Amino acid sequence: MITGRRMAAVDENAAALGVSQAQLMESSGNAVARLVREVAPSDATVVVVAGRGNNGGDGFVAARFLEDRESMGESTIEHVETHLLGRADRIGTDVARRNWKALVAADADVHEVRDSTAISLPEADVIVDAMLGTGISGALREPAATAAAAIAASDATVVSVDVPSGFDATDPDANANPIGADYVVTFHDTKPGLPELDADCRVADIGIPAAAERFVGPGDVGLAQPASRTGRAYVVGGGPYTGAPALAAQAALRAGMELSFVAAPTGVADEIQGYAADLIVQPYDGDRLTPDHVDELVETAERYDDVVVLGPGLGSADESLAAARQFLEAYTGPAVVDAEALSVVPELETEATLVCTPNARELERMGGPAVDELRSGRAEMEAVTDEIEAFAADLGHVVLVKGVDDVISDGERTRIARVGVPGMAVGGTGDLLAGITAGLLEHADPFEAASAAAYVNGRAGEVLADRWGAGDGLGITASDLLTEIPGVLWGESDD
Ligand SMILES: NC(=O)C1=CN([C@@H]2O[C@H](COP(=O)(O)OP(=O)(O)OC[C@H]3O[C@@H](n4cnc5c(N)ncnc54)[C@H](O)[C@@H]3O)[C@@H](O)[C@H]2O)[C@H](O)CC1
Ligand SMILES: [K+]
Repeated sequence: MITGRRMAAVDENAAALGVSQAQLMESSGNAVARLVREVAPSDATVVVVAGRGNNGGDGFVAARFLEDRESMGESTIEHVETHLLGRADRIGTDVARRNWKALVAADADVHEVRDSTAISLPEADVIVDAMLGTGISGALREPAATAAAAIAASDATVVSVDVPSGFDATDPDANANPIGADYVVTFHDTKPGLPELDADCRVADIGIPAAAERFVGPGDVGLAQPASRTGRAYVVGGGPYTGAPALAAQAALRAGMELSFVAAPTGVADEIQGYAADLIVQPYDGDRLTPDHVDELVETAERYDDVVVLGPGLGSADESLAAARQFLEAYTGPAVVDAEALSVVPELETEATLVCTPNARELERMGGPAVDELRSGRAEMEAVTDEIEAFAADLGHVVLVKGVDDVISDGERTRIARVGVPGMAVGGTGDLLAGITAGLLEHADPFEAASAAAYVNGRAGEVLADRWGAGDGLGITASDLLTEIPGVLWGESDD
């Protein structure tokens, strides 16, 4: 089962892996044509009703496969015609447009429907409904609404492409079958709500590699990408160390947050502020976090709906860890937990939504599996990711394990971020990751935020090493990566 929203992301990941939209569309259209041949009566007339998006593009490909195959001795299709709802010059995607042009060039029977009142369906035995797929937003608008009513009223066998037009594969309240589909050829995996329809639904494999789902890619970034500059990061860290909270707080700004606060002991507040004018440092008494500070910190975080980053540079003094525990027991909002603070998460009673970002050593200290070297392609990787998934399920929080490759799991879904350069093993990159995760957590689901953050962080290293001609990036530092974050986050995905 996959939602329409996630499907679009997987599609984009597939393209990044070298399997183009055009290749997928070819498979989709072919699968539709096969089903039409299977269900069409002898000497059938097939009418393809297509929209201006990629769902329509699948319809054009299907029409091409159904055209004129008598010579192959397999066809019972007498006639195929394609009706495009709208003007050809308004087709919305390049790949759909190319397939339209290919139909025109092949002298296929094609029509542009410019006025919804002009929609009339000729005598059709089979109607291919390629008006709208996963790209729908809201209720059906004209001319699709009139066309849907006409299709529903016809006696023809209706074959819907991907989903019945009008069905919303992301919104469970809108998964109706207004078009009266008899058959649905859905792609890659079934969509929520399809099995409940009174229609024969078939899943067609269109050649999307499993890696497009397993590995985080640009499509996942599109899902988690902030659409506006809002949110406050609240980094509770610093004391024995000062660079870590400053890096995390700056990374949150680079990931779209409007303001970034650091709550830190007075003794180090000026030093942290000195690293970056963009931060707002809020000092508390003493030289490290203690339980005395917790009430006020929680109150601030709750009052301003902050996204908390707990841990960077906090150190491992007993009273700081006790304070971290008390903080998480009282806090009810979203938080990224990193570094020493991770050790308090197991057996914690909390209403907070946590993303835990351990490295291998911290994971083991949390009671998690020994992961040795996280690197996709290693024989052990499958078993290790299963163990991480089981650990996340047990913990009840999202876990992002940092390694050569990162593994992200919420106990049910598990993905691998296979990005980054060896030079990123330098200190501070984990603090960046915590800050990016916080930035994305403001808007996105925690698992999706953590997955995308791991990818963005690693990609930032790749982009920088590449631009500098620095090979494996052995000389880059975490500070260098900060300015690469926006380009990766907003510049490399389709959305
Ligand atoms: N990986 C895959 O599953 C593949 C899917 N393919 C097909 O592509 C569609 C999704 O295509 P997309 O271009 O994103 O969107 P649609 O064609 O579904 O719709 C866009 C189109 O519709 C207009 N529109 C949006 N909402 C409405 C509305 N409420 N009423 C009327 N019109 C609306 C919008 O303006 C656009 O013009 C997927 O379903 C598959 O069929 C690929 O071909 C193969 C890979
Ligand atoms: K459709």
